[in-house]
Amino acid sequence: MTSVSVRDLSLSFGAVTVLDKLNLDIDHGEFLVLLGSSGCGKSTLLNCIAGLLDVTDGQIIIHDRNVTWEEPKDRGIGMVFQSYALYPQMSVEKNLSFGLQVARVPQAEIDKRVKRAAEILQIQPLLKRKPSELSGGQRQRVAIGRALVRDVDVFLFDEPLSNLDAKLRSELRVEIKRLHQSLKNTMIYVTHDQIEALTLADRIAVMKSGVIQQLADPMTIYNAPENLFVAGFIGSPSMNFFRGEVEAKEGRSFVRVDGTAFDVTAYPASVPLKPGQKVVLGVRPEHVKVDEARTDEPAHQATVDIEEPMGADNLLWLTLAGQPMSVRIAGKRRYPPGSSVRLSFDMGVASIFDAASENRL
Ligand SMILES: Nc1ncnc2c1ncn2[C@@H]1O[C@H](COP(=O)(O)OP(=O)(O)OP(=O)(O)O)[C@@H](O)[C@H]1O
Repeated sequence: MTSVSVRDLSLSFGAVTVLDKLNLDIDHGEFLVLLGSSGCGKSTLLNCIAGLLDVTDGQIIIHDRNVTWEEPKDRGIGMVFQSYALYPQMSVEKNLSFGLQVARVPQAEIDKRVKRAAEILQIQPLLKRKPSELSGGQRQRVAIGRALVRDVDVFLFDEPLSNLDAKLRSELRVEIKRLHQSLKNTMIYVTHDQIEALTLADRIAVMKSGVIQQLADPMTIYNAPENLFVAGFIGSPSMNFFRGEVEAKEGRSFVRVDGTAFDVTAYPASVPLKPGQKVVLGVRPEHVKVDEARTDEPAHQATVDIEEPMGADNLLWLTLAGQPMSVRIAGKRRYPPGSSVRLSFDMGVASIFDAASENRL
């Protein structure tokens, strides 16, 4: 069942069109992440759904109700911002209950909801404190609590973890996931952080210049990016790209890059690769094997430029076919700079894009 439906949504600021006939359906109970770099329009889309921005054209439907021109408070949504937006002079308890008091919810019901939200978010000991007496993570918990007490079906999050340090960010990320698993309401979450997107989302909408580039579950986005932009945006370090030309020889297919021919016969292309076609071969760092190729397997000789041991993983930076690339191997396998290695590629899980259209083949 659809919870939120965005239909042909357009929004312009003066002469600048940020969203142009955008369509998006979000299922009931789904955790949808809007992911993209700064300025791609993800906050603008969220603010349109929230009712904080007037749309230029199109419709926002929430639970089968056209709310395009309704006030934010009447849309049945709760919103959590990056900046917390707490009332500094009020206690945590008052911050949680204030909106309900304004909406004339009976006091007994308010007490019940505040108690429940405080329990879920484990902020009971903080209820009497002022926001200035809280850490960033605690403030964001209160901000989430304020959305929670509204008892709404749809939560909107705008980069809620961006102001927190890395450790708190990962802790609160798990809590938001736990919250979604227990409440099962619809969540729409804006971020530019791919780890948040991959770990939290049921589906990710990757945006660029106001256009959704791919809408799919995290593993599909990671393993089968629809175009070069999505492939380069997701993954750290980035997917390795080799620009070259398709060649066919003795029943096998190759991508030739300068003097190097990559055997891509195992690549499961949706349409046959055409000899002479200009393509971009993409291989994730963990899909390259080091010194593991059988003697009959195609392999490439390279020299390690830089080694970045990261504990569980070891990241090697090398040069192949005249360009830098990264390879991720197990942390315990060490290759100091200058080491000579034999690289073999797992082409069954590679990506090949048409160089002109930049779409996946
Ligand atoms: N009030 C405004 N007037 C004019 N242009 C605006 C206004 N608000 C946003 N924009 C422009 O709209 C585009 C999308 O902005 P938006 O805030 O949605 O991006 P974003 O993807 O959320 O980026 P960020 O992560 O930096 O917040 C940007 O190019 C921005 O400059």
